[in-house]
Amino acid sequence: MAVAAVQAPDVTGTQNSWDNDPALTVEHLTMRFGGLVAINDLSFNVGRGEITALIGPNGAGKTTVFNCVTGFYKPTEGRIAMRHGPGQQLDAIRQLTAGGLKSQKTPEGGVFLLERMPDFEISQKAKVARTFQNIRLFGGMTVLENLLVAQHNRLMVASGFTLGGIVGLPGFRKAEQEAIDKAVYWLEQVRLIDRADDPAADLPYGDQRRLEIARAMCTEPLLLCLDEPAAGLNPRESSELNELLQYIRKNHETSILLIEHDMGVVMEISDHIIVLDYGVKISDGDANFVRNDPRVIAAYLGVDDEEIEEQPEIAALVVQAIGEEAVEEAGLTIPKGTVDEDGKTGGDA
Ligand SMILES: Nc1ncnc2c1ncn2[C@@H]1O[C@H](COP(=O)(O)OP(=O)(O)OP(=O)(O)O)[C@@H](O)[C@H]1O
Repeated sequence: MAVAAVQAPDVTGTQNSWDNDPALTVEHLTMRFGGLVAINDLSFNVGRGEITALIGPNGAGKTTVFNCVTGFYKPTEGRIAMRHGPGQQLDAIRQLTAGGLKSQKTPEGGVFLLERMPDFEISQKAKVARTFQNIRLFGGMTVLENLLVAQHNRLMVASGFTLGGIVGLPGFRKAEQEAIDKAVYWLEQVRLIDRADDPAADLPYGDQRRLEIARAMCTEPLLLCLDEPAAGLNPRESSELNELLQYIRKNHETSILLIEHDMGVVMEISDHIIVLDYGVKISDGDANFVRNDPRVIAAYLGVDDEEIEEQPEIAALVVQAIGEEAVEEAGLTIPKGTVDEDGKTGGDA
């Protein structure tokens, strides 16, 4: 699929931290599957060191965005720029775009155009890690082994691709000890150190979810993409997840991009929320802005103009939920006389 070039944005001087110092910039992203437009001209930023949530009703296109960012899909159009180091680094991104290149070191760190990179380079070089909606641990391996496997690449390099490992060179032994130390550190953070020697499949569901995050963190990502990490968790497990993500934000250089349906989790921990509906961005701001945005409320109620016209009781629900003024702002047309002052449907509507 052809990937159209896009101009670098000029968003310096905005008041949002995610615009001034983005770890990731998605610009004019479009993904088509045959005639279906799953993502349509989507642009947003993920702030450095922040938790950014991507939300929206089922089928809105959230997982497709993740698949484009992590290299599972090649976008039809658009640019996805990952930055190691602070600031916009616009010159470097312009040079890469113009030169048809994938990545470039910069005095600040480096920039990477993910839409041009294969998935293994996105994880190894651009330092983007992800978890999936359905858990993908190695169930037959122990909890500790799952975290060591995640560090396999670094250990392979340290072993000189096998030989050094077999003869036990000091460099390999040091790298091996560091890998174990890192695994133990993350097992402590996710409170699974007591289960280190148990098969991963034996863990309760919520523990497996946290182990997946620990495994991703063992690769030292600068961007961690989590696809519905709270799915299937009970309230206690959800709260442990919140704590873990907040711990990562506070103590590590990892920016987090999160798809989540659990609005309790999203509103409590997100610095920045982007809302998609039918592949289009309908809202973008902090939790307070998004939760009061009439377009978001309307999207979550799952209504459009046609339904409102055909089913006046839906109109009443929307007006009750967000008020008439907000309905107008959302661009929804409520037929006059459909709703009385109490938000009830009129008999002659
Ligand atoms: N590989 C594919 N081939 C064809 N259509 C696809 C493919 N992947 C996704 N789609 C379609 O793209 C649209 C967006 O799907 P996507 O899974 O990204 O939504 P989502 O917001 O993640 O939904 P959910 O919250 O239910 O997981 C849907 O209409 C889906 O059927």
